[in-house]
Amino acid sequence: MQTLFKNIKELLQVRDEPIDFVAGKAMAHLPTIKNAYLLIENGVIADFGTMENCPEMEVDEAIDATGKMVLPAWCDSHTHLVYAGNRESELVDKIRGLSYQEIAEKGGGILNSAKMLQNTSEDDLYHQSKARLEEVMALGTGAIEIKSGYGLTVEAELKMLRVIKRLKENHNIPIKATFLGAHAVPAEYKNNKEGYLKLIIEEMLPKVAKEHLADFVDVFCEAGYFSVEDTQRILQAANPFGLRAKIHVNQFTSLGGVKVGVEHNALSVDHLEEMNPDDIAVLKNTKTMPVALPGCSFFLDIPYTPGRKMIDAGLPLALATDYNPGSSPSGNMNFVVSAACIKMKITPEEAINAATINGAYAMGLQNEVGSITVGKRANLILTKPINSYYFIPYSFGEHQAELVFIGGTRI
Ligand SMILES: N=CN[C@@H](CCC(=O)O)C(=O)O
Ligand SMILES: [Zn+2]
Repeated sequence: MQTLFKNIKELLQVRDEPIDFVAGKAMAHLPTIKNAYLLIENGVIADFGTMENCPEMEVDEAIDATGKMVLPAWCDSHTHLVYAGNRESELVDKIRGLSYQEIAEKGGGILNSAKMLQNTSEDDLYHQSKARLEEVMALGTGAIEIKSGYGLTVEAELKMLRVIKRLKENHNIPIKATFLGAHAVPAEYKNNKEGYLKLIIEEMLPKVAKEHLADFVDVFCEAGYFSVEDTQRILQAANPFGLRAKIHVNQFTSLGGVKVGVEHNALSVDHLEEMNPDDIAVLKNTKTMPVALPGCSFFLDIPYTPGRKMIDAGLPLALATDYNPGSSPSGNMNFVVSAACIKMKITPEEAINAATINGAYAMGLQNEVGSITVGKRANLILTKPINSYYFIPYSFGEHQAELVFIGGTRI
């Protein structure tokens, strides 16, 4: 099967050679080709270039992209989209001034989602999650990470991870699964966190690994949740199972979790709303990707990750949605890209790099997606007619995807 896009106004994020990620000043450069063609063969990018060099060939499908742009589909490296029900009742509490922590203390929060999920069948959970996944794919997401962490019992954590596995089996989009047993201490362990840590380390992790249900391990390293020491223990315990870390750190407090992540060669450290100079310094010249989640800052009305400062300090940055029922009930990467530009003061070029190639790296998928490179999956957005790619972040609350292609097939 061959598809040829012709007369593309601008083909974005063109990388002749595969790269891992872009950092610092390089983030300001978004390589593009104007008046371009792009050839897809059997779901993979086969060729691209300027229209002058467009091959004359018979193809199964030719798409005239006059006035439109093509870019890699968004790479959303941090979501919790497998969850049961919603928590819209917390919205009014939030509007009335209750903080995330206060809502959790009065019976809302992660433990509330865990209760709902424990009482939801695997099948029902699958169907709720499938609908969310398909919705974000239609908005342009072409690779995604999904966490467990609303189970908090051995069985319910496994249920979540099996749902993620089933989503993978039934969708052609790359999905990475992350085990987040250490998302909150369940009520039964309120006075026995040590007991819950043991459950995670001695029961959950070996079972998750035995069933090959996770690619990564995560911990919510935060005051009132899991300490830096707890995080260290869990990352160490996950290491022999080959589960690399992607951790929640510095959402409300800078506790030292960034350093622990870097010391454990975490693939990413995520949130980072509260960053002190040491947190920035420790990330320099490492293989750990900092991930900002502007949807969470918007929804909880908390500070935005200091993305501008981090890029100016030479760091890379990835953007993700954090799609979850408590702190970011939206999986819309288009909004995330806009919010990052407006609130974090990063440029459209930086934001698009952060939401494509750097997001791919934050899932270990940089060789498969995230750029227009021969051999990568044809997971693409064809925009509506637009004047410049600035229109993508500019038109916040909208999306510019006319068509989305996953593995070369329009969805
Ligand atoms: N902060 C921890 N976990 C999620 C929120 C979970 C929830 O509130 O349900 C997050 O990344 O923001
Ligand atoms: Zn999260």
